[in-house]
Amino acid sequence: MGKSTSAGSAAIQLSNLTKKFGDYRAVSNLSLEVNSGEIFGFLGLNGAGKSTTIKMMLSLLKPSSGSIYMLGNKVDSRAHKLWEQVGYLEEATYYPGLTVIENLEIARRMQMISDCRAITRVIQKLGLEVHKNKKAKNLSLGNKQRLGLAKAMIHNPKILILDEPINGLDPAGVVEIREMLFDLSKNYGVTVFISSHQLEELSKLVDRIGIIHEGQLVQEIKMKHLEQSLQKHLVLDNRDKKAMKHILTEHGYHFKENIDGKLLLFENSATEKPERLAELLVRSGQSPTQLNIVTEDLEGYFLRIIQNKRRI
Ligand SMILES: Nc1ncnc2c1ncn2[C@@H]1O[C@H](COP(=O)(O)OP(=O)(O)OP(=O)(O)O)[C@@H](O)[C@H]1O
Repeated sequence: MGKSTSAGSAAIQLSNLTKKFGDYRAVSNLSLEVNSGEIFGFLGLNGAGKSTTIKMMLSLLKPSSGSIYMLGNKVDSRAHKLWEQVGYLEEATYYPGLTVIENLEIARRMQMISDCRAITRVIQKLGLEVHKNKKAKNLSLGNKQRLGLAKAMIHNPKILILDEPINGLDPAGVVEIREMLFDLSKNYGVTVFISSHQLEELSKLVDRIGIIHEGQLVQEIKMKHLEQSLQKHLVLDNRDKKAMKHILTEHGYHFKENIDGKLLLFENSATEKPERLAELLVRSGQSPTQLNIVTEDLEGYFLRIIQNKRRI
C-alpha cells in the first residue's frame, strides 16, 4: 500500500486533482469527497473529464498535480494492496464464447482468490443463478452488465467504481442495477462511484451527484435536494394578450414571451402564488385561457448548470 497518511474518513477523497495532456487540461483542480457507503454519481457531457478522473483514481494515469486517497491510502503506483479493496467496471468486458461461470472463474484466478465459493457468492448476489451456464454472448444486455459487475465485485471490494454502467440498459435493467447497488451500499456498506452522462438515469441510482464540466467540478447536490433546485415557471395565456401584459406590468410582474406568444413568469411571486395572479386577471376581466406551473426537467437542470458555468 502507498503512504498511509490518512486524509479524513471519506472513502474517496480527491484534492485539487489536475491532469494535463500537453497544454490541454482534461481535469482541472477537481476536489471532492465520497463518504463510506454512499452512492455518488459523477455526471458530465462527453469529453467532460470523467474517464480521465476515474483512470487517475485507479492509478492508470498519473495526475499532473493533486492527490487521491481511497480508504485512507494515497493512490499511486505503489498502492498495490489497495486494489484488493476496489472493484472497477469500465465496460462489460467478458469472453463471449465462455459461460458466466467460466468468465467468473477467470476473474477469480486473476484476483488470486483461493476460495472457489467466491463465484457462487457473487452469482447469488447479482441474481445470475439461472444464467450461470449460458454463454456470455447469449445474455441480455442487462445480464451482460451484471456479469461485468460480478467480475468487478468477485473480491468483495469496499469501493466500486463504475464507468457508464447503465449505458444502453432498458428501464427494467436500470431498476435491477439500482436495486443491486442499493443493497450493496445500504446492507454491505460498499461505496459506489458511478459515472454517466445521463442525469435522468443517474438520479434514480445515487445519493448525491457531482457535475463535471470542461474538467471542473461545477456543482454538487444531494438527490433529496434536487427537486427544490429545479426551476419553476408559470405559463400564461389569454385572448387579449395586450391587455393582459398591461395588467401584469401594472402590478409589478415581469414576463418573457415564448415563440407561441405565451407569457412565461419566473419570479417566486408568480410561481408560488399562482392563485393570486389568477384572481387578479379574473377581477380585471382578463380571465386566462391557460395558467399552469412548469417544473424544469432534469436534463434542463443539467444544461442550465453547465451553461451558467460557461457564462462565468
Ligand atoms: N490520452 C489523451 N491525450 C489527449 N487528450 C486526451 C487523452 N485522454 C483524454 N483526452 C481528452 O480529455 C478530455 C476528457 O476526456 P474523458 O475521456 O475524460 O471524458 P469523459 O467525460 O469520460 O467523456 P465520455 O463520456 O465521452 O467518455 C477530452 O477532451 C479528451 O479528448
